[in-house]
Amino acid sequence: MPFSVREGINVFLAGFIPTENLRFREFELVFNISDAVDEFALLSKTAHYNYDAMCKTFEGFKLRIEPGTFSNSEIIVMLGQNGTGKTTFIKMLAGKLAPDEGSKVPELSVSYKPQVITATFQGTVRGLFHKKIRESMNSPQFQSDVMKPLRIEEIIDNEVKQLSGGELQRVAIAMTLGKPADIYLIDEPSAYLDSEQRIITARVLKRFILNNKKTAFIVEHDFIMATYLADKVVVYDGTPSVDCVARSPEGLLSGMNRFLSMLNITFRRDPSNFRPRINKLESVKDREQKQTGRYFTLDE
Ligand SMILES: Nc1ncnc2c1ncn2[C@@H]1O[C@H](COP(=O)(O)OP(=O)(O)OP(=O)(O)O)[C@@H](O)[C@H]1O
Repeated sequence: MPFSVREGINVFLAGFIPTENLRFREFELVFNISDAVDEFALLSKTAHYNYDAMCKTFEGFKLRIEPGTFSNSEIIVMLGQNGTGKTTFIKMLAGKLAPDEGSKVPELSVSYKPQVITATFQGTVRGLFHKKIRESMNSPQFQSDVMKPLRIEEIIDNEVKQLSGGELQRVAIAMTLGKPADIYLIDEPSAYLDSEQRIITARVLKRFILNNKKTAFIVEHDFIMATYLADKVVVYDGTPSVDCVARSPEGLLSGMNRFLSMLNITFRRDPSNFRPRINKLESVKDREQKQTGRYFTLDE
């Protein structure tokens, strides 16, 4: 039977329909942020990197990047509206786009998953992995941390060219993580994935980066996934498609507050599963939170 929107979403996340006493998933999907953070990883930020201010000018569009620092065991999420230059910045870090003269991209060993994935490989997923990430395929840790949760086994003998959008995305993510690098640049990992796969993928990315003491820059439009993943955020502001600035990486709370205040949106957390929920514009909570500058909260 239909539920109200709030109830329906919570029932879906709980994996259990109380009115029918029916469980349809063995585990609950929760958004408890602290759950994801491995305390040991927090103690092991040993590598520190920085980049200088950079600029990129296209005909009709200018992106200015403020200088920034980041370290290992850290995920930096790019937050900005369409056309603010998130992909442009990622491509510059990946060495695929040169900055304007006078600015310099740091030399980093990177593995890059583009936003748009094209399947050109002739053969099966197994063949592709064998060719590109053979060593990771032989690692039990990689198998249990990445391949198993992404359910690659189910599609390993399928032709790459015939994969669905979501299957191709899972293969691309596994391939990107399977390539040894210090910095992982991942453009829109949640595109084409259903909500359950998104949560699983977010967990895979978080665990991989923390356990292997790597760094990731991730472009993500799914707000729940972005808040789950981010240790830091880079906020983009300015006029989309014309003139934008990528701010220096900052903490999740202050970055989310800055981003949401630009959009005039406040969030609260659902008490049953910590799901971030948008407050109705001008509601009591919305007005209260705006008055105190709390557009986003980590409280659980
Ligand atoms: N090669 C290019 N030549 C000219 N303009 C470009 C080029 N690549 C990107 N742009 C322009 O730069 C701007 C920023 O594009 P970019 O793809 O970085 O945005 P984005 O923030 O990743 O957007 P989205 O959220 O829609 O993916 C856009 O206005 C785009 O048209």
